[in-house]
This record gives sequence, structure tokens and C-alpha cells, in this order.
Amino acid sequence: MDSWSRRKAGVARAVEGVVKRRKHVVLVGLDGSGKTTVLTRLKYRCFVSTTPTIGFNHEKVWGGGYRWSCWDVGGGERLRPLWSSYTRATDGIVFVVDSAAPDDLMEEARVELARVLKKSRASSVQLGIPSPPLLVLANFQDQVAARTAQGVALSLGLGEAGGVVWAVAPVCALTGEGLDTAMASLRTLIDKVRQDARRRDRWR
Ligand SMILES: Nc1nc2c(ncn2[C@@H]2O[C@H](COP(=O)(O)OP(=O)(O)OP(=O)(O)O)[C@@H](O)[C@H]2O)c(=O)[nH]1
Ligand SMILES: [Mg+2]
Repeated sequence: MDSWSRRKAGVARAVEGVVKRRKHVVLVGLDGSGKTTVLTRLKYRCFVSTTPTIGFNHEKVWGGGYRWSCWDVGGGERLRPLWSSYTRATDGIVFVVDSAAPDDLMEEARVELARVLKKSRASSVQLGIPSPPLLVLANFQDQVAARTAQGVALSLGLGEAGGVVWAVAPVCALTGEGLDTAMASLRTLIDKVRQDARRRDRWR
């Protein structure tokens, strides 16, 4: 191989390495919970005004020191059936919640989250891969009425999210507060799920 071809191969390997390290995550949650604001905040590091998402958005972003390929799917009622095609075989599910929402909206979020986790578990079993971890972003922490991370976990019934590794992170997409810490904790969860699966395979 001449020096030009060697250099080309080196660059190709480096690009492949970067792409491999980039994890694939899906943002879901009720309409108005702040998914697109989270995505644009991670992408542009500033507040960007949004309109309701009709369909989806996709961006490659940095968050918590890691690279992400991030899908943001609209949360309107008619779009929710689409969520499961995005959460299939993803590295992580990010469920965004308005922590200051009234109880009936939290209940709606609980039902939708349970549905998305059930579908994700079923497709992971079908594909023979571990269920992706769940990160709940307890958004709208700038609001006086915002529930704490523990309050959000309780309202969403996360104690019953059987078999799914999860965490809740308090964030404010408006200011970006908490988002990098949240994405770093998601990466820890993804690595944990992978390590546990490798360990289980070794013992089989
Ligand atoms: N005060 C406050 N407002 C927020 C926060 N995050 C998002 N918003 C606002 O909430 C509104 C809805 O945000 P979006 O990001 O469009 O919500 P979405 O989840 O993408 O909604 P759909 O696309 O309809 O599913 C916007 O006016 C945002 O500026 C937050 O942490 N605090
Ligand atoms: Mg949106």
C-alpha cells in the first residue's frame, strides 16, 4: 500500500471510530414537554424558539462530553404511534416531561411511557438485544410548580418499569441547566446495559 492509500485507510478508520462511538437516542414525550428545545439546546448551545413538531427532527449533537445521533419525534396524539419505530434498536430512550404539568397530564405521560417501554421491551426480545436504558428528563425546572426528580419518578410509576434500567434528571431546556449532566448519566446507563449483557453472555 502506498503512503496515500495508507493515509486514506487511516482517515477511514478514524471516521468509523467516531461514528461507532456516537450513540443513537430518541426523544419522546407528550407534546409541549420540551423535546425540540432540548435538541436545539444541545445542538446550538442556546435557546431556539420552536413550533410543534409535525413528524421528527434529527441532529448530531454533543452532550455531557459524548457524541449523539438524536431523533426528536413529535408528541402530538396522532404522532405517538410512530414512537415505537424510532425506539426500536436505539441505544437509549429519553422521555421528556413537563415537571410542572397538572396531575392529569402527568397521568397521560405515565400511560404513554408505559406503552413505549412495553413496545421497546418486546422489540428488544424479538431482536435478541438488551432493552435500551431510559433517561427521564424532568424538564421545566425553572417553574415554581415543578416536581422534583423523585416526584416525577413517582408520578410516572418508574418503580414498576420492570427490567428497564432508568434514571431521572432535573433539567431546564430553556437555560440548558442540567442537560450535560443528564446526557453523561445516560451514557453511563448505556455502558452499564452493554457490560451487563456481555457478562450474561459470558456465563451462558
Ligand atoms: N419555561 C420553560 N419553557 C420551556 C422549557 N422547555 C421548553 N419550553 C417551552 O415549551 C414550549 C414547547 O417546547 P417544544 O420543545 O416545542 O416541545 P416539544 O416537546 O418538542 O413539543 P412537540 O413538538 O409538539 O411534541 C416552547 O414554548 C418552549 O420554549 C423549560 O425548561 N422551561
Ligand atoms: Mg417538538
